[in-house]
Amino acid sequence: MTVRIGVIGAGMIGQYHIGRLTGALAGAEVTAVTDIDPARAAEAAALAGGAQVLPDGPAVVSSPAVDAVLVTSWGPTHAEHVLGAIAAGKPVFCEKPLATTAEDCLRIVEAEIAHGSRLVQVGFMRRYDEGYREMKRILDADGIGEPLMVHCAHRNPTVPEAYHSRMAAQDTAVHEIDTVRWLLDDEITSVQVLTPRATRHRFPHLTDPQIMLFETARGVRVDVEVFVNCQYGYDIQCEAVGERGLVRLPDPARAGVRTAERHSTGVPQDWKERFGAAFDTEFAEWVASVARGEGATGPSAWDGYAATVITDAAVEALEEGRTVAVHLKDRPPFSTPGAGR
Ligand SMILES: NC(=O)c1ccc[n+]([C@@H]2O[C@H](COP(=O)([O-])OP(=O)(O)OC[C@H]3O[C@@H](n4cnc5c(N)ncnc54)[C@H](O)[C@@H]3O)[C@@H](O)[C@H]2O)c1
Ligand SMILES: O[C@H]1[C@H](O)[C@@H](O)[C@H](O)[C@@H](O)[C@H]1O
Repeated sequence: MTVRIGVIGAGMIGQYHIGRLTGALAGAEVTAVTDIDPARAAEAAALAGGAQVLPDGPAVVSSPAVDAVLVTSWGPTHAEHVLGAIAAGKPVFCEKPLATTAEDCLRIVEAEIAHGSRLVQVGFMRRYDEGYREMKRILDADGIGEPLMVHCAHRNPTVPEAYHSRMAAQDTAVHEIDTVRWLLDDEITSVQVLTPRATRHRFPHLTDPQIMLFETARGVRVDVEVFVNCQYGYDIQCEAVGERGLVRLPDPARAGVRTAERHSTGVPQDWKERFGAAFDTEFAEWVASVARGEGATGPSAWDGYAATVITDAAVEALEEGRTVAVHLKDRPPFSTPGAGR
């Protein structure tokens, strides 16, 4: 079966995903697109090899030529499109964030429960990265004993002026928040944010770097350095330390160069380069689950809700300069855990 996909939001990542759904990936076809910017919609339709351009999100969701929906519009619009897809009983892949408020995330969780089976998947692509998956297998197999600490770094070379201090949690550390919950199969219960001396290579309104300190229900301590103007590259580090050893995320494989008395390897320069293969796997698995009639098997609406509540707590911790407790509702029974658990 070829899964016919309708895309809402044909900007940067929308077109990036249309490229993989139309090109390398078997079993999928992009049949409809919409964007509030007609030029982008037309561009994306051409990229998809002649998809239909529809006037808006509801038209995509209700189109008889669409089996499943991909939401890649701006974050604040995600909830309405995801809720629309659930109401139509169609599987929906939503780029992070699931929604920008905890209330909207809960409305989605509840709508999916009322539907009776999983339809929603959230785009936390790191769960599909081979290095993180290897870490997860080792942790699940008790390879390092009980985890005690996790050290993470999330570095971007630079960010545009529009990037503001809250985005360090909402846009950037949100990946570590999801990954750590998944890796440890544990829940984050509090967060504190420290602000070291600021880099001179930033726009003045931005607090950069930030160090986020999380605690989990089982008492694991997680530190995340978010440094989005590090200059030298896109660098993602993660190391879990347990009672008997540690497991560390491998750097992407790169040729080592030895010359002029130096040994060097390249550093990726952006997230597309670093996580391109993870995105491919993420979409291959999503399309396969939709084709099997399973709706979704990856990061769930509940994971999207948890991530939003925790990023809100991190923003509060930054702005109020104190440790903030994370209060999640009780987890509903059917929203099964995400990929690899
Ligand atoms: N997983 C990741 O690592 C990752 C990376 C980048 C972006 N994202 C997420 O993807 C989403 C899109 O980001 P982007 O960088 O592509 O942004 P973008 O601004 O390049 O594209 C968003 C597009 O959505 C369109 N749009 C906005 N509201 C719409 C609506 N209601 N209906 C139809 N079209 C609408 C805009 O016109 C724009 O073309 C964001 O939520 C972002 O957080 C995820
Ligand atoms: O939206 C992007 C994306 O999610 C990247 O993976 C992250 O490294 C950036 O900090 C963020 O701005």
